[in-house]
Amino acid sequence: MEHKGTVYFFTGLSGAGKTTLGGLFYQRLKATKPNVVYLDGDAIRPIFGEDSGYTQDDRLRWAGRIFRVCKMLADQGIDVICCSIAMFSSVRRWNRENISQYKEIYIRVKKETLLARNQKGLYTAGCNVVGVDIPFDEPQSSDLVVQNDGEQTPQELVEQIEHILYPNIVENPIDNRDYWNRYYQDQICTIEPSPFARYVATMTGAGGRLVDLGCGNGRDALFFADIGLDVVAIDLSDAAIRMLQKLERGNPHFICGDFINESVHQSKSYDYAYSRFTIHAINSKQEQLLLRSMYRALKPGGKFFIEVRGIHDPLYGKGQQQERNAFFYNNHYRRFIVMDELVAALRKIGFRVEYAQERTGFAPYGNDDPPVIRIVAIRQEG
Ligand SMILES: Nc1ncnc2c1ncn2[C@@H]1O[C@H](COP(=O)(O)OS(=O)(=O)O)[C@@H](OP(=O)(O)O)[C@H]1O
Ligand SMILES: Nc1ncnc2c1ncn2[C@@H]1O[C@H](COP(=O)(O)OP(=O)(O)O)[C@@H](O)[C@H]1O
Repeated sequence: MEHKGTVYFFTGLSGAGKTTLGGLFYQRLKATKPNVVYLDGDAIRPIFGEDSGYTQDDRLRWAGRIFRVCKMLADQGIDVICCSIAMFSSVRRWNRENISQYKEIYIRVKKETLLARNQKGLYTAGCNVVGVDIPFDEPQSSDLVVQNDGEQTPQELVEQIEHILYPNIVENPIDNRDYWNRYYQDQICTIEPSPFARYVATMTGAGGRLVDLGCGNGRDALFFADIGLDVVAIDLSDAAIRMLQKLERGNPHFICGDFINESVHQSKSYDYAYSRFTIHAINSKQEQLLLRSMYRALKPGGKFFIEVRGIHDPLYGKGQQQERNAFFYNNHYRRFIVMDELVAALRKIGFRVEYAQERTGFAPYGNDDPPVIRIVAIRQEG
């Protein structure tokens, strides 16, 4: 089925903060995907001509028009942020019934706040003002209600909105064990190492201890062992690890377990950590835990090598959305990474980022050559 976009409707009275919060939400979403459109009542009305006024009937007619545009865009896979008063229950009902992915965010404010803001003078000198001489149906079943009297900054509120819209981000760690067990049960050792492993080998030399985070069929772990590194290779798939253990090689040391689990790694025990295509298989909370755990497990000066799918990957947006930038597609979870955000997260934890690039040519596979992210980060002293 064709992927449909989501319509995010920021509703609230004039001065509630629709433009402020909706605009910031848009900027953050736009930084992660190209196909996002922002429609603000203020800005879009003049574009459609001056025939829509502000009486109750005018507003109803106008809302019917603008939400049909939203639906049309969403049906073409485009996410739409629409900031408009449109405080009619009939409009909200139409939206729910006709827009398949619809999120309604009600920006609520106290009357005193509106009067204090009153930046357009509507509440003192206006006529046909919703909430003054035009009654409104206050939303009763929005996906979320944001109280915006200025106690919290727009940035804080937008981060809360993102977390509420995408609850899996914190609550449910991703467990792909079944998927990978099925994936690995028939096909194990591809002999060839990945291009990323060969690239990493130019920076390790022989000697030193490397942890392979999510070793899968073991192709890269075996390669690293063959070039003289002492390798610990961890994967959640017992099917894969059982097969690899049958090779009866002392090196790599294959472990079936969750590489996020801090207790699997001893403090300051690795010279290198290697994560190829595994950070996009975990959610953002798990990513945080992993980065912290690698900071702890690497020796000062140790290198963290990461290759991961980014938001410019053509698979982005396919399937059912789970959380920000994450989708279930073909029974498989992928969270596409924003390179600048991962770089910032590494820096915050105490890594120096020596190299970060997102481009094609890093991980060609058959006829596919998606842009992917490569990062080399150095664990700083401390
Ligand atoms: N009575 C009156 N007179 C003149 N201008 C007015 C009036 N009411 C609203 N506005 C302006 O219109 C903006 C709201 O337009 P919307 O399309 O979002 O409103 S509605 O859905 O039709 O109710 C609104 O923008 P916001 O303040 O951002 O809500 C105002 O700029
Ligand atoms: N959380 C906030 N903190 C401080 N000021 C805010 C906040 N949210 C909105 N404002 C201010 O309130 C005013 C109205 O916000 P705006 O986004 O234009 O509302 P709307 O689009 O709903 O009419 C603006 O001057 C804006 O800067």
